[in-house]
Amino acid sequence: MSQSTEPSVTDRDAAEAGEVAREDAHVGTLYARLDALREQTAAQLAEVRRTLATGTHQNRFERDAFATLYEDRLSQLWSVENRLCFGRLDLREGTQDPRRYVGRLGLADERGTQILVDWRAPAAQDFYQATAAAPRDVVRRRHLLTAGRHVTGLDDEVLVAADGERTTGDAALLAAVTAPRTGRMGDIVATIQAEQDRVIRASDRGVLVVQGGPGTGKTAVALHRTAFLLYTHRDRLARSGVLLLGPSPVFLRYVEQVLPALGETGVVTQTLGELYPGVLARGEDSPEAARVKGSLRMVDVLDAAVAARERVPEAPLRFDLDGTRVQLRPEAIASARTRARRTRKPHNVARVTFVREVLNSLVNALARARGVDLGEEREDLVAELREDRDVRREVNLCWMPLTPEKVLAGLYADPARLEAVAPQLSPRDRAALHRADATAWTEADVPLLDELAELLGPLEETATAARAAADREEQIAYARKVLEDFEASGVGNPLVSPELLADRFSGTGPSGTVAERAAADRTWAYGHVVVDEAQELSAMAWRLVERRCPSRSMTLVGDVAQTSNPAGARSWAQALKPVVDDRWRLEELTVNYRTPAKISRVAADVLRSAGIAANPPTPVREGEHDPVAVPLTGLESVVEHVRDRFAALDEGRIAVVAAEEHGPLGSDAVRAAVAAVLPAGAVAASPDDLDATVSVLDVHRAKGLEFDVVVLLEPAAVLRRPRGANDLYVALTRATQELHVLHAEPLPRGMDHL
Ligand SMILES: Nc1ncnc2c1ncn2[C@@H]1O[C@H](COP(=O)(O)OP(=O)(O)OP(=O)(O)O)[C@@H](O)[C@H]1O
Repeated sequence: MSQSTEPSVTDRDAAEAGEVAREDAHVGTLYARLDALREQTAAQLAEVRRTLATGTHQNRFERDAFATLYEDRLSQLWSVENRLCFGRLDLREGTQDPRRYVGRLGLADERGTQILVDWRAPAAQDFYQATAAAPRDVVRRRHLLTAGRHVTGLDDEVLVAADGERTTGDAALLAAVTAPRTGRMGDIVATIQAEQDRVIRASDRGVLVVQGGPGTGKTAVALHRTAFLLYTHRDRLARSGVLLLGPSPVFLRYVEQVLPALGETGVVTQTLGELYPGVLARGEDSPEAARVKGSLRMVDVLDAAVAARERVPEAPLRFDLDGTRVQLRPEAIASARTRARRTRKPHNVARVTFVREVLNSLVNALARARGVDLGEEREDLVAELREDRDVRREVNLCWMPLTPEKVLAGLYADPARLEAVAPQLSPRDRAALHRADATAWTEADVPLLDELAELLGPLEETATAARAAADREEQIAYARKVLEDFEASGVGNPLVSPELLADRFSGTGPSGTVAERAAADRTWAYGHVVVDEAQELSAMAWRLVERRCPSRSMTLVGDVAQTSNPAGARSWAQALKPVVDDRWRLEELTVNYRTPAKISRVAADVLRSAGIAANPPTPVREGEHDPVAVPLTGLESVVEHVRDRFAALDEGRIAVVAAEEHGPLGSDAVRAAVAAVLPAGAVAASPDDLDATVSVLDVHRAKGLEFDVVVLLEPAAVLRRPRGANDLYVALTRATQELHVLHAEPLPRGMDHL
């Protein structure tokens, strides 16, 4: 009889308990080191603050600089409290540092020995990249499961199996993807998968497009890539800033905790509607209007709209200057306009040339009429002309200083004016642009306002602004020198830029951080731009994004099978052609971590039935619950169904997704009806509230979000929307556990077997 050499279950349990205890002790020392660093930094900060009040101007500046370093370091040390260390990497013997602990930041002990590797550092890369097929130098990858500061369990993947060891893994990933949702996105540092890691660590040069179906982690990857780039190119990006462009304010709130949890706070996160400082785009466009406004044809329309504001009158202009009559002929005005346009400067800047030329003509006429010597009297005559109200009015009527808002509102409010500058648009397209409240700005207006701002230029560049800019340059130069001195003495903090320091120095900080200044400045050039749901950007929006990032260092993540904007992308090649031609590279994410296979099969069938060519991603798990179809017999049946789901829910969140916001089965009506029967606070009062258990949303607002249970109302109505198949695909891929479809109409093709 052969004797089994396998260790018994009890032996294995005891061994694992011993390992957990050892890891717990080790993680304890990491936290102890973290605490010590916090104390040390807090003491240094207190000391600097104590001495800040005294000394010379320069002394105070230098100490203020130190305070900034310590404050930033301290907030970083506090941001990593949760799951400080989540993994261990065992490398082949003979490798340098064969045992590496991986966590949210790098730590060294008192002797300077590295005890924790930042997940973004090259030394941590194998933690994410090694696979059983290509183990690199990795023998074992260990995930530490933690609660508070304690290790509660282990998940080992043995990549090069020694005798008797099993090759397991995936438990940490499966635990993460099946966990109940909280309404806020969490980070995935502990379980980033190899294909995601490649994207996160890809070079920042040029345009990287990340195409991936629903749930493939595009948003997660976009956020982790942002943190990675800031870590790797800290010097450059701390100065120029990173812009993360998201599809809606609610989406930005959904993801807002991820970057701070990764120790990054200086990223500008905005929606397209916020990208034109001073305008808040709250209005909604019809699909028709969105399509017209997003089209490249608007470039010529706006150009013509500005040109039409540079007028030559048909008859001569006549002026009476203190009894002297002079006239200005249309030819003279036309010639002034030609000269002004030849400068190729924006309208408001070229106006200076126009006014000078017109005044030249008038001054000649005036000198002739009065019989005075131009050489001697010129200055007085020009001053007289400039002060004359009639002259000022007529010159303004020919070439008015303009704002983008004024020009665009003028086009929307006045069909005749629009027709004059946009003969290439069909009457139907022009009608779609008309609106009663011309300044109820929408998201699709923002790229147009921005385009006009380029065509018009600033209203006036004042001498004070120029002086302020010069002062600031001087302060920044000085701050840079101070930081260099610090670095030379080993106290450098890459989080602090000379600009930030200069702001603190001049008393404008913290409102003057790079992020805040960038967000307020329309002409800011970001060092890197990350766009999530990039498929939704129109051609006009792409022009705006390109202007914000002249270096074209961009990461664009999205899914062309989910496009709902009528002016959005059908393919990446078509969308990017006018922006960067074919100078972009593509990475694809292929695994769906959100939606179980039982549900994603339905979504894939819908897509296929609609003839949309796309490769739906492969679900990482089968799931437990088959999707169900239930008859819908009016609002009451919806309420009843949601009440049942709510009663059955242990943890997590429910979304009710309607085709539209308004109407008898729209999200507004359903929200009110459901809130009336569920306990107070259980139903989100608005689509923007992410914290309640039940959210009622129209399909447009559900984009990018996810919920444990999704109750989808009347899919046939979703399908009727413009790009309805894409919208239905989005709605069907929001659930992490259960999908319930309520319908009165026949189910769309692809769902009919439910
Ligand atoms: N490597 C991972 N480990 C754990 N969870 C992950 C991982 N990758 C993705 N997830 C989870 O999968 C879910 C979907 O991720 P995410 O929202 O980033 O997908 P997406 O591609 O942006 O989806 P969509 O296109 O539908 O908006 C999230 O809950 C995310 O945390």
